[in-house]
Amino acid sequence: MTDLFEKTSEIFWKWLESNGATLSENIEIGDYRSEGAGRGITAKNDIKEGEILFSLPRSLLLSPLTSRLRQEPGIGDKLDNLEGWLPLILCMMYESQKPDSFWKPYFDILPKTFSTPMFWGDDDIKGLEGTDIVGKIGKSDAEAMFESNILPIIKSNPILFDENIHTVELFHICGSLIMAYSFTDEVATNANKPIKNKEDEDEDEDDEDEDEDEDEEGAELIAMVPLADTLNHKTGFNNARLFHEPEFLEMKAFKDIRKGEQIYNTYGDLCNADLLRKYGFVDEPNEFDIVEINGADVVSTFSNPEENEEVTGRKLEFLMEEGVLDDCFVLENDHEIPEALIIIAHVLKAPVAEFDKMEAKQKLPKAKQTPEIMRPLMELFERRLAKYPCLKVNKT
Ligand SMILES: C[S@@+](CC[C@H](N)C(=O)[O-])C[C@H]1O[C@@H](n2cnc3c(N)ncnc32)[C@H](O)[C@@H]1O
Repeated sequence: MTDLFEKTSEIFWKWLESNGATLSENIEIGDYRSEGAGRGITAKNDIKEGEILFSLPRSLLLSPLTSRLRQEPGIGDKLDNLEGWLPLILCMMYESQKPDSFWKPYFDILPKTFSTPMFWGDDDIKGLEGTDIVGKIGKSDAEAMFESNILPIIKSNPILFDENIHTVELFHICGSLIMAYSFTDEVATNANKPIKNKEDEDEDEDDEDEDEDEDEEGAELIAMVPLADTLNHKTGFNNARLFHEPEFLEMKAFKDIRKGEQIYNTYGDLCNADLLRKYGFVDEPNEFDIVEINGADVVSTFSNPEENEEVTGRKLEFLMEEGVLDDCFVLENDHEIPEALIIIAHVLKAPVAEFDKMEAKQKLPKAKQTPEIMRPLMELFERRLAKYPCLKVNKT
């Protein structure tokens, strides 16, 4: 007997086919619920490197450009005035509750509940103490955006929206779907390049050069991409990638894939804290796992409280100008100590006369690991480790 899970998958598959998608006979939707991973895409037969797994016309994408909400009188301008994810969230709130939405078969396979910390209770959140997740969940900021930007549109359009249906809870569901499922579609030019998933874009946010490039290349659009978002992620097992052409998007295998194997997209080179916060799962092992060390903790560990404040201020300015001081330092899985940490320690611990010379020559000291630096650094790492209440620090 087919259950609802299979039935909705079948209807979704037919919807894709009848709306212009080309789906390889070598793939199918797989049931990975027993692994806690919902649906995924499975190789039905052996697949060769370079093989096209599916192609999707742009009309299947759900975005503020394609949503039928845009065609409603007076709404286009409102969508254009919203920023970031908000236009897509509003479109998804509208489409997901519309019984005759074009994307209904798609919404029927999307989850309505999530295992991301955004939906955890306070007790469970306490279990995350020590990780870098807690400060990044952003639930109250999201709710403030709902109140100030979305709710007024909902209230002023009672024909399109119902305050009892289009609630802050639905807003969180749609935001979470965008977080875990959406893609950044570079609509303008960029044919033949892999579509960046949203993760890569987040990481690029600080990169001014890239921002300039993006301006030159045309606008990026955050969009829901049915089927492309059915692929799961497993660190180190990525075997397929989404490419965009001007008229369609294409998922291609970039490795041989054996019959029965799962086909994985990559959500980015993400540490477990980011996987959990954005996608609600972690990978073990995860070669991209990191620990973040707070920059302020580094400064307080190595600065001399008896030193003249003006000198300490000059040292910090020098370190910033030389580009070594940061808000946070990352310890990666190779357990290498970032050279910047050692350099900062040398500068902050340097006697004034020595620092004056560094400053005059604008030359940073070498990242030499001396006992005077390594001892307090190890203590700093132990204090960082102690922030995880579930771990005991081994002092041997
Ligand atoms: C882009 S969707 C992939 C399709 C999803 N499995 C579904 O059934 O709708 C991303 C979500 O899939 C799940 N997921 C992806 N990879 C996973 C993995 N390796 N382990 C557990 N869950 C995974 C997570 O819930 C994640 O938020």
